[in-house]
Order: sequence, then C-alpha cells, then structure tokens
Amino acid sequence: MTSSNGNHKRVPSIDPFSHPDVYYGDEDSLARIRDRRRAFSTSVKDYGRGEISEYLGTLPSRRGSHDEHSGQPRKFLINVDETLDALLKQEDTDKNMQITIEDVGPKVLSVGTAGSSGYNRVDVRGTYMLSNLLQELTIAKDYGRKHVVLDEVRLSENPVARLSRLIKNSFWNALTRRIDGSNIEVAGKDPKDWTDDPRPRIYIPPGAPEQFEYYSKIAEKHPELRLDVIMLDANITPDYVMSLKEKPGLLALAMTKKHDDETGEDEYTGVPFVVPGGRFNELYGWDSYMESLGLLVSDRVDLAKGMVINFCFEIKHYGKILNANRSYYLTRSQPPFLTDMALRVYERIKNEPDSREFLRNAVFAAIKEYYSVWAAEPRLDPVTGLSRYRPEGWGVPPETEPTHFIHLLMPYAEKHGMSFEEFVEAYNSRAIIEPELDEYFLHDRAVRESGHDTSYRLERVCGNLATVDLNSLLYKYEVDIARIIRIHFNDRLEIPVEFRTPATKDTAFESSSTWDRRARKRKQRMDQLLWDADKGMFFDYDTVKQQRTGYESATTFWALWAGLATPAQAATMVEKALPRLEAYGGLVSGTEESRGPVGLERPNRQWDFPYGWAPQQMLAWTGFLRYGYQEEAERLAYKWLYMITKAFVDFNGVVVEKYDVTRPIDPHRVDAEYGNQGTDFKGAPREGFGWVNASYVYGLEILNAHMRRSLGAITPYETWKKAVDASDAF
Ligand SMILES: OC[C@H]1O[C@H](O[C@H]2O[C@H](CO)[C@@H](O)[C@H](O)[C@H]2O)[C@H](O)[C@@H](O)[C@@H]1O
Ligand SMILES: [Ca+2]
Repeated sequence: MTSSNGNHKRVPSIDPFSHPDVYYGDEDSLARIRDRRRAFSTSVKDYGRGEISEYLGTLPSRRGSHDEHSGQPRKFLINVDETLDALLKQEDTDKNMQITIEDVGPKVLSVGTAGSSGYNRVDVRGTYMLSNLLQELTIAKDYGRKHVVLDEVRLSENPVARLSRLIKNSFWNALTRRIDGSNIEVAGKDPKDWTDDPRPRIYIPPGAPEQFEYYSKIAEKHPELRLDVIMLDANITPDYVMSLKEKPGLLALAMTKKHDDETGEDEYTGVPFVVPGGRFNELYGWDSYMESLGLLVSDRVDLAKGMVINFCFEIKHYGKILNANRSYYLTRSQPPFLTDMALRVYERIKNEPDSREFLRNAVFAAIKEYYSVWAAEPRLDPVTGLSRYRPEGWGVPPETEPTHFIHLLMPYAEKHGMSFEEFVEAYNSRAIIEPELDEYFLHDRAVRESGHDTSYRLERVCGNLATVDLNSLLYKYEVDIARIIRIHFNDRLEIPVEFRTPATKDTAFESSSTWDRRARKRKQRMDQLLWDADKGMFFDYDTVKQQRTGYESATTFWALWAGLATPAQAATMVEKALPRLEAYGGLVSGTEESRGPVGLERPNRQWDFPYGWAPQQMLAWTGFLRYGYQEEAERLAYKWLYMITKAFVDFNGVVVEKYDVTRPIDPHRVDAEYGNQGTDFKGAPREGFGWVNASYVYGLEILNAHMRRSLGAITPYETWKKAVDASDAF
C-alpha cells in the first residue's frame, strides 16, 4: 500500500455508480485519503508543491508523471471548484455552462489520481467524458463538496446505463411533487405565471373542507410563504374561470390523513405525483400516463399509483382529469388514459390489501368521467356517436407564451385602434366581441385539450373533429371497463350515488355487456367514417362538414394500441402508413405533405413534421407488439432511443420534451412555438423531461440484449441492421 510518488495506493471504495446521496454525501472516503496523506507526509512533500494546492487537482500535468494504469479501476482525487473553473474555462468555449460537440476546446484535461494522492496525472478525454466530469463536479458542488474521489468508470460509463441510472435514481425524484405544507413553496411555483405578483396560491374544492382548514393554518403559521388559500366555487363556469385570471393558482390534490396520537391532531400528507418538467410544474393528464409506464419499469409503483389516486380526486372534485391542476386549466381535460393506467398499477399491487379498493375507485372515476366529460355534449357528436375534444371556456389562453397569438390578434387590435395588450384585455373582458375570434379560440382550446398543441392538423377545426386518437382511447375505456366489471366485480358493479351523473342518476349497477356494446358500436363507426383502406390509415372525421380529413398523423397507430384495428387493418397500416411516418429518429407526428409549407406567415407548429414526441412512439410500439409486429416495434424503439442517447452523449446529458426526428446531429434543437423544455440547465441535467425519461426506460425493455449493447456503443440503426443481416447470412 505505501509508496512514494508515482505508485498506486488502494483507496477504499464505494459502488462507483451509487446515488449522489451516497457518492457525494459521504465525506468518509475523502477523510480516509486525507488521513493517509498525513501519515505519508514525506511522500506528499515529495510533490514539491505541497503548500500550493492541497489536492493538486488542477495543477498542470507536468507536476507529476502521467499515470500508467495499474490494473485497478482508476479513481481521481479532485478539487471541485478549481477543476470546475479550469474545465469550463478551457472546454466550454461557447460559454453555455455545458460541454458539447459544439465546443472547440482541446477536449482533454489532466486530473490527479487518488492512488497517488493526486501526484500522478491522467487525461480525461473527449466530449462525453469531459461533460460527465462537468456534470459530476456540478452535482458534487451541490452537495457542498470541496474535494471528491471520483471513479473513472463514472465518467466513462456506458451511456445507456448512465442515462437509465439517472432516470431511475435521480430524474424521477427531481420531478416528484406532493402538495402539502412541507413543499407548497416548490409545488406552488409556476414559471408560467403572467401576473405582476407571482406567489404561491392554492384553490380548495368545496368538497374538501379539511384541506381548507389545513392550508389556512399553514398560511397563518408561515406568513413568509405569502400563501394565498382560496375556496373554489362549487359551480365552475367559463365566466368564473375567467374571473380567476389575475389570481392563478394550484388546484388542491389528494391527501392522506393520519392521526398523531401524541399531538392528538390529524396530519395530512399530499399524495405524490410526477410533473413533466421545465415550465410544467403541475400534474398533467396524459403526461402522467406516459410517465407511469416509465415509473412502473423503474419500480416506482408508488408514484404511478399516486397519480391514479390524484386523477380520481380530480374527477370527484373538479369533474374531469384536468389538463393540469392550475386554475386556468379548470375547464379543459387531456387525452384520457385512466383505465389502462389503473389496470397496470393494479397488476403490480394486486397482492396488497387495498388493491381491490384502488381498482374500484378508479373504475368509478373512469365511468363518471366517461359519462360526464367524453360521452356528453358538447364533446359528444350526437349524429355519429363519436367524441371530440371540445372544452368550454372563452378568451385567450393565458398560460401560453405572450407572443403566441400576435399574428392572429394584431389585425383586430389595429381595427379597434388598440395596442396588443389593450385588445387582449378588452376581448377577454367581453368589452369587445369578435365572433370570428370566439370560433378560433373554441378550436384552440380543443387543440390544447387534445394534448397536440399545436398542429395544422387541428388548428381552426379541432372542436369539430372526431379524432382517431380520442375515439381509440374511448374504445379502450369501454373495453377496459367491461373487463374490470366482468373479471373483478362479478359482472355487477354497484355505483355509489356520488359517482352517478345527472344522466345516469338511476343507474345503480353497471354490467359488462353495456360497455362491450358501446365498444363494438364505436369500432363500427370508426371503420365506417375514419378508416381509409387505400391510404392504410385512420383519419380524423369532421363532424360539421361530415367528411374525413386527409391529414396523415401518427395518431393512426393509436388504433393498434387500443386494439380496435382488425389484423387486416394493422397489416395495411404497417405496409402503407408506417413508411410515410417513419423517420431517422422514430415516428414523426405527421407527414411533411400534410403539414404543408411553412414560413414567416405560417410558422412551424410543434406537433407537426419534423417533430417527434415520446407519447406517439410509446403508443405505437405497444400497438405494434400487440399485433405481433415485433420487428417494427424494435426498430422504431431503437431509432428513438438511439437519437436520445446520441444527443445525451454529445450535448452534456440533454434530455428534452420533444425532438426533431429528421435531424441526426442535434435533434434536441426545436425552436417552434415555445422552444424546447429541458435544454436550459447549467452544468448538469437534473430532471430530463417526464415522458421522454419514461420512453427511454420503457423502450429499452423492448430491445433485445444485442440491440442494447449496440445502442451503448452509439451504433446507428442501419449499421446495426447490416451487421445482423451479415451475420445471419452465414
Ligand atoms: O403553455 C402552452 C401549452 O403547454 C402545455 O402543452 C404542452 O406541454 C404539456 C406538458 O408536457 C403536454 O401535455 C402537451 O402535450 C404539450 O403540448 C399545456 O398542456 C397546454 O394546455 C398549454 O396551452
Ligand atoms: Ca458549451
């Protein structure tokens, strides 16, 4: 163990891939090195610069010899601040606090080995390792570390393993919220708050008076929080929602109550959930479903379960699964996935004592949501019996970026001799009535409810469309509800009064046959109105013009996910639709032809070509697998994961909301509409983006071991395929 400078000493080790809490939270390993260094002070003196820098972490390499590898896994002894400064100064040449392939530094930095107490130097080379060094030291600094012992393998880790590890160990935690006194300050933050005085504010539904009391006490006890606690009206109308515009706030979610015998008081804890990330710091509708697919793979059943419970709370108290739980989203929902989500969670908790209760509540909530939101007017089109995204409300959606509607609204402002802001104010307060704009915003709200905000597929027409996406999801609700009632509740489910709607107040029991019949009918209508055998796609149906639209969208594959396509339709989709929608990095939202030309007057929309989104990929993979198209599912998953992994490696660990799936070098660069969430971090990514994190770990489960290895070596799909074909030829 002992040696003079240049020879290796054993440094006590912990798992090199442990969680930062363990890896950086524990000063012991460093203390052991310090002790040893004191014990061998002569050899330290031999460094010749002992007094200059305690740990030699950033001294030029000439101070010691370059380390020859001893066969032991190498560790570095690093002075965090000095190394960070040197690294950024030398390698972050475009000064964005990230080390990427666009930086033009020497791409090599020498660091001292821990085995030589920092005396020997080795080079850390290349964008990936240097950016990992930056990320690790940034995190170490967060933990207050001045010096660290860093395993070389933590810097050279296989990127697939590293990204999966970050998602499972760090990103999910960073995106987890619960709303209660312990963190209302964090959860209450709204980067979208447009008012002059953003402050934490919470609205409590009248059905949860205990929460009102709870939050009022917190506000009273902690005036420094400036927490505004407001009881919501029982009657939520578009006028009422507009009246809350200057006071945007969180909508309360589910809490668990526990009696504390010592204080004699009831303790409330928020039921946890995961937020998408970036500017989206609340519980979203369909993001939560996608996230739950990733959470289940990551063994975070608790969080997926928490989100189902929160959805049941939303349906009970707000009448729907909300676009997200903020006051300005009160009249809008998002694509419904509750039954599938509840079934997947149930499958994982079915041996727990409360599992049946969990499923029962979820199916009650889903039935109520089905009747009162999706199968009721105005969303229901009584002629076709199909449903549309068509939420209530009026005015300009306040949560969007301020410039979003400038093109549309300026001509109206000019017509009324007003500034943009004055016009928005006058229009929102109904001082000015513009029926054409009312029609525009009816569809705009629908676009946002569809989750596909925004797209030329839906602009100016969405509220009239019986879309393939929504009707596939409702088919799945019908089939799932039938199955749950039949299998889990002996085909006779008693519906409690509070879950009945005005339309179903006399329905005391539900049985599977009604739901099976509904599913069959919906399928028939979709076949008749939405399916185009020549094109091999399901298209949206315009219920006002009474004709099929021609926009080619990846949503056609939702019919596979839901299981409503026939095997023949599935084969036709694989043959005809897939080649039109498959791109370099997976599925594109829609075809270029359908989007049409874009330019200054007709800007790109983020849900059109050339962008690809995690939910489209995940639903299509699942759909292809369901119909036995394993190779297609694997190929699409590989392409998507390859694109994410490559951007992760080349761009300092970036994981973003959406990708340009036609752009091989920097697919994370998307400037349509409000840009891309997840790019704007300093030093190290902390949270990735919810549904992309999920797609990564979910997609990996689809790939075989060979594919995973190739992905780790950043092998493009075509190269991998050629290699496999060549080896199969022997
Ligand atoms: O602020 C603009 C819009 O932002 C949201 O939409 C986008 O982010 C959501 C969260 O990740 C996602 O569910 C949606 O598909 C995205 O397009 C929000 O949902 C919109 O209502 C809002 O207008
Ligand atoms: Ca840089």
